Amino acid sequence: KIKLDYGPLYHGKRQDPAMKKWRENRFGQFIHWGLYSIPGGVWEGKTYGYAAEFLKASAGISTERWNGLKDEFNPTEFNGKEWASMAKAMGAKYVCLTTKHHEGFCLWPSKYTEFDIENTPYQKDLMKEFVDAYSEAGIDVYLYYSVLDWYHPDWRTKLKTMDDVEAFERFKTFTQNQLVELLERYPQVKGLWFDGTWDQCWKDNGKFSYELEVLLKEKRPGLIVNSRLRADDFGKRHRDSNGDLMGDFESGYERRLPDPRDTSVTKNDWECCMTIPENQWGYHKDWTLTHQKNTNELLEMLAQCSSQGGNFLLNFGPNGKGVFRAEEKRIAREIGEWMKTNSAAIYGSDYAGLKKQDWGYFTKNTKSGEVYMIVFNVPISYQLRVELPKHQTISKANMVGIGQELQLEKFDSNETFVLLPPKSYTSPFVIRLELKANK
Ligand SMILES: C[C@@H]1N[C@@H](C#Cc2ccccc2)[C@H](O)[C@@H]1O
Repeated sequence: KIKLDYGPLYHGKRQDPAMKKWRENRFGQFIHWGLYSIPGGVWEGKTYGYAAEFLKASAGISTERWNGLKDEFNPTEFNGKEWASMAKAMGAKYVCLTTKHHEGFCLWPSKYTEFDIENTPYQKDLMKEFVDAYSEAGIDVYLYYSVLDWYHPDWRTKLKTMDDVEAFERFKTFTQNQLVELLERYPQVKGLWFDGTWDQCWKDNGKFSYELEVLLKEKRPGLIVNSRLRADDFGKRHRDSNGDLMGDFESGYERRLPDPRDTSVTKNDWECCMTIPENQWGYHKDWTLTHQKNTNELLEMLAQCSSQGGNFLLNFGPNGKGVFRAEEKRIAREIGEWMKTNSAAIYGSDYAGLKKQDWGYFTKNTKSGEVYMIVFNVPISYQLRVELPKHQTISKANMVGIGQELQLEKFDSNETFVLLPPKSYTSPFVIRLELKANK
């Protein structure tokens, strides 16, 4: 092992109540909301297909013109309670909102910059309404914070000169001040979701990122931070120079999932963050430009994450007025409908330790020990293969919801077919297995 002064604060999975709740949540709502939500990927009549939150770069907009958008930010239709109730109905157990994305605009009134909500026509502390509404709805609140800050004069991607080093020292102080400010202003917040830490400037500051994690966790015992916050002594990110995870959960799965048969991911807590279009985090006016994932696709991603001991953070991008688009509202409703019947296979679930089969995913409820089959692909044979350890056998299999008991056909030493009634299956369904020790 390489000796490190600035590696992980601990090894393995945290087992404190805050982290156990993070793990039980399994399903969260990501929200990207900022000045980029106003133009929505369209600038001077031209539509840009790249991610809408990068429109400044894709359309070559001057910093002055872009920053002028703050004088248009007036989300008069924002209603925190309505947002929270949509998330609740969808079945989200946590939410993560962009407090500041790469553009540097802050959705909260910050003492450390004038590029914030206070200096817009809206003026009010939108973040407080948001945090209060979601917390009151019983949804845990996490805050996304981009270290990368295009607005701040002391931001540097690389530290090439002494001036750069001095500027970045000021930037580090600014960053620390803003993060402490967020924790002090919004005491309900459970964790911080860092982004924009891929540049050399941050890789050169592993010590600072380590000390920042220590400081923030001292300030807020139980605080949860993602792996993107950290760099180690040698600039390695997410995982240190020994391959050990830094932060409390691995957050490199952005718009992608691990191989469903990869059991190595179960060794740490991890989360996949996902867009509904191919690559739009902020609101984009035209969703017809690329594939839009449908509800069954998204449910399968949620099921896969749970089956491999990970969380699924699904992104929504409200427009500049604070309104979600119709497609997002429909998908939230449809996911919520499915969760009403099947959430026992998701909430509090983890890797079941069974061999992945083609028909779908196994999950295991960590409290009850119940094992679930989440079925997406019904085979032509209507036989769902289950391979169990030799000491176990299935005593019962029931369709969740309708409760129907399913026939079992045990064969070989440790394989069983769960037999489905031969009919058409048009949406994913869940089977609850009762296992018993083999005589
Ligand atoms: C969680 C996601 N990370 C952000 C990004 C990015 C990105 C995309 C391409 C190259 C470098 C960085 C997206 O804007 C969104 O916030």
